[in-house]
Amino acid sequence: MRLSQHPGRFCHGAAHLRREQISALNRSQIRVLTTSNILWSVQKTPEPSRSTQLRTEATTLSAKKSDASANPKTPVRIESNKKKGDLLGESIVTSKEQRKADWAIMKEMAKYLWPKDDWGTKLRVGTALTLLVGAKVLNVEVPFYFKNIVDSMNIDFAAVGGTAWTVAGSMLIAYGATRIGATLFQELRNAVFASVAQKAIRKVAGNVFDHLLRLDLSFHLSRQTGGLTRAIDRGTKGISFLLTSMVFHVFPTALEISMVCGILTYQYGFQFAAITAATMVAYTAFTITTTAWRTKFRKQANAADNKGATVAVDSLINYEAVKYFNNEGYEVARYDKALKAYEDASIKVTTSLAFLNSGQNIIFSSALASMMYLAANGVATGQLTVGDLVMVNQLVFQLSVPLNFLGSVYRELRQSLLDMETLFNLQKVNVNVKEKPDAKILNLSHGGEIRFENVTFGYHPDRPILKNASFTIPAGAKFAVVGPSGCGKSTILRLLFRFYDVQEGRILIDGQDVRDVTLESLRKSIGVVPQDTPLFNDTIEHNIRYGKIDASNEEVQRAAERAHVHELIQRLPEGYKTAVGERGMMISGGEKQRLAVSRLILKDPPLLFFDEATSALDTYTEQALLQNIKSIIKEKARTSVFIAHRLRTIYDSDQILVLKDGHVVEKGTHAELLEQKGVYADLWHAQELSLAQDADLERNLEVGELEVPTAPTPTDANKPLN
Ligand SMILES: Nc1ncnc2c1ncn2[C@@H]1O[C@H](COP(=O)(O)OP(=O)(O)OP(=O)(O)O)[C@@H](O)[C@H]1O
Ligand SMILES: N[C@@H](CCC(=O)N[C@@H](CS)C(=O)NCC(=O)O)C(=O)O
Repeated sequence: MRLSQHPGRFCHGAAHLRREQISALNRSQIRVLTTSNILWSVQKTPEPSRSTQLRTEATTLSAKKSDASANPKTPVRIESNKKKGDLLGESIVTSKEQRKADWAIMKEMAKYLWPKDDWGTKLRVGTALTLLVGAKVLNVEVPFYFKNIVDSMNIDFAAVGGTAWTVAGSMLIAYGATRIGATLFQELRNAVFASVAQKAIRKVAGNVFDHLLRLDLSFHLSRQTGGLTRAIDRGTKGISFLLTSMVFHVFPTALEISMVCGILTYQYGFQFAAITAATMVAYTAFTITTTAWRTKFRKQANAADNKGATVAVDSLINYEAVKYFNNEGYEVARYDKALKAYEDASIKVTTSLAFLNSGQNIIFSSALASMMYLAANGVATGQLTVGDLVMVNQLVFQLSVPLNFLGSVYRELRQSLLDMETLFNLQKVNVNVKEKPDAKILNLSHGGEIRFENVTFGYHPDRPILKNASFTIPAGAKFAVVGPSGCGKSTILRLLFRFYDVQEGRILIDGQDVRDVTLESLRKSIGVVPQDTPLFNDTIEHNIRYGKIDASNEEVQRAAERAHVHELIQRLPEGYKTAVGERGMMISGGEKQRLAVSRLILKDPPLLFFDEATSALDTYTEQALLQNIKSIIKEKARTSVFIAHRLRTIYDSDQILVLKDGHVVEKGTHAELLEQKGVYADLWHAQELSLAQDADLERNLEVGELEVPTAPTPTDANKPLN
């Protein structure tokens, strides 16, 4: 009765599936997606940024894992499973271990249901439990009134006279009032409990999110963000399901069964209760084993559904490729293969459901019939009335409603526990870069001298990036780091910012080891304009203000002016309120870099890092912005480090460091380095030469001296590609 009115409470599989399919197809933004009704609206994702590419490269394992997790019924286990050697998220854990993990989660949840000093929550839980018991007590009373009504009707109205009202009026009222009371109690319980469940969800999700933000960069680079948010999403839904199914289904049903057994024993003797108890045991055992067996068919159906969706979306995204190679038939066959797998699995789902329902019904109806037989015998021998027969029937029959969903509840509960385990495991991931308990606030009394002493570091132990590197960046100096791509220039910044800790040696700022100071004070002191500017999907104003959350509008505008972006912003139709799009996709690379500089100006930190901060700008804007940056640096005598490929942007630095293969190979001023005729001098001459050639080329094109390459001859075009 109750559950059939709210089947959605336990039957959210379909919604689950759709969400997972969409996440599984992260490459494209799919607006609407189902396999059976194909309503696609696919939008190609623009080129991934450098950091996204890095992320993707570094996550082969986790990508596989999240593909597997695209199947909503497949567990995604973050750390622990890797150790157990599962690549696809299916863990190889014994049932004993699993039970232990499940208990651990239940215990963790109990903390949220009965929080130590939160009397408000305790009161709510207490009230909900009282209402739960009250609703069930009322519910089992209904058959009593029914019995009394039937018994009082068992008179010869023609002989005795009277109406139904005079004979059973009060019982009829009591019957109706009890039913209404049971429903009211039940709904009140739902209302009272809602805030407990929602509070728990908010707390857990908040804690996990906070923890995620504290985790190391290395953790984030090796996980797919989509996978993480999905883990939070599914985990919190799991909490909601676990709490509500426990409070709304498992406990009340268990309570009702015990009450029914008690009443039957008390009223009619042990036999009735024994049959009820034995039936419940058989029914539960049958349901759990059958559900465990048939869950694999649902998994297969979900996997096939995902596969079908992936194939279809891939074909539609690559529509042009399909046409170029006339492969429509091939694509349809691929899609049909997935549909066939879905069809097979779905048939198994339905037939096994029929088996489950039949079995449950046979067990239940046999028990009900046996009890009816006992009661009818009682009536025949005069020990029981017809009302008793009706009461036994109704008492037991009422149990069939919640029991009919036992399998589904069991299946969803298992899934919720797995999802929650993933969520709670996220909270257990350790932070590698930790703050010492006695960490002090970074003191920049010497103007911000940065010293790397014999630093050795590699992202992987077997591939060192910096090898015994030593150098000093004097306080207030304009310092540049140059070197071939991948030699570890940006790594210097990441180590200083303590995204990673060095493996050997130490890094000092004004004589203090970065590992001895608080992370907050360290990171507050360093300002970065990174290679790839991370922008939020919000307005330009919000993105600039991110450098100083409480900055006034004037401050934001002044920062934009100094970063040479104010005029440009003003020309936009919505000015500072213009949205930048996801990852800043709606503005150009150069604009992004200038927003990053504005942000840095607002943050106004003592140590500045520019990691190819102007690489996306044209020469004129770059020069203008660099002039401005230089004046800011000079004004406050800031220590500043420029990482650059274009040597023309840094040749006037106080000191230039040349890195190669993880070693410091040269250092000095531009003039000194040119004199040394080493790596820097080679690089400088090469760049100058290339600039000169470019200038020549432009000039020649202008005067029309160069031949424009001609189109290939037909013979060339007919040559085979290999
Ligand atoms: N998180 C990471 N995990 C593993 N390897 C990494 C990671 N980040 C960078 N690397 C590798 O470390 C090396 C140095 O990287 P870094 O970003 O410091 O180079 P760079 O000198 O700044 O290069 P570029 O001039 O191209 O920006 C590169 O080979 C890079 O592939
Ligand atoms: N009696 C069964 C089925 C109950 C039922 O109908 N469940 C709904 C979901 S709440 C359903 O659609 N089940 C489909 C299925 O289990 O495949 C059980 O105990 O699980």
